[in-house]
Amino acid sequence: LEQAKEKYEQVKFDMNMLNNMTHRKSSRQRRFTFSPEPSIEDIRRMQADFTDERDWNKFHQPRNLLLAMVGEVGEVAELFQWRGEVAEGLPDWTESEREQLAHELSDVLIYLVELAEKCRVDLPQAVLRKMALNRLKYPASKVHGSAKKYTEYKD
Ligand SMILES: Nc1ccn([C@H]2C[C@H](O)[C@@H](COP(=O)(O)OP(=O)(O)OP(=O)(O)O)O2)c(=O)n1
Repeated sequence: LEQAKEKYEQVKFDMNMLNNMTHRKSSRQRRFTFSPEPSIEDIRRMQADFTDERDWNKFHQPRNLLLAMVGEVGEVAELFQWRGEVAEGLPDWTESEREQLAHELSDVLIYLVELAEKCRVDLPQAVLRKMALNRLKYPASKVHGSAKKYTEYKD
């Protein structure tokens, strides 16, 4: 069953890659979007399987996951350190630097998702609720083009 699951994830991944390669336009031609898969729940489950298979749940308490996540955030910061401002799309970065960034951002996400799971936060739904609150706090009509914090608006 484990092998079948792994195979299934691999095939899904390969099909996605193939799809991307077939339909990819140059980044200048289209707006950037993510692939629809894997979902956050897919990521939660894959990391839960990874942790179970290694008997690592005993190390993955919320505080340890938080520290691990912050460590990975530090690794992301290292990639940007001393470069000055970096333009959208990272035009001056090499392929290998981009791949490194993809790895480190993924580490952050993986730990974030597992942290949310172990804290029993349903992350996809929590994000919807939080974004609804953000829209209420920062009505587009009121804050358009301004980056002031909500406490600085005096109506
Ligand atoms: N106890 C652990 C160790 C690792 N991982 C997984 C989640 C992360 O995605 C990745 C982190 O691995 P490392 O701790 O080896 O960190 P890096 O991959 O960043 O390696 P390095 O620190 O050498 O850059 O592996 C995990 O879930 N639990």
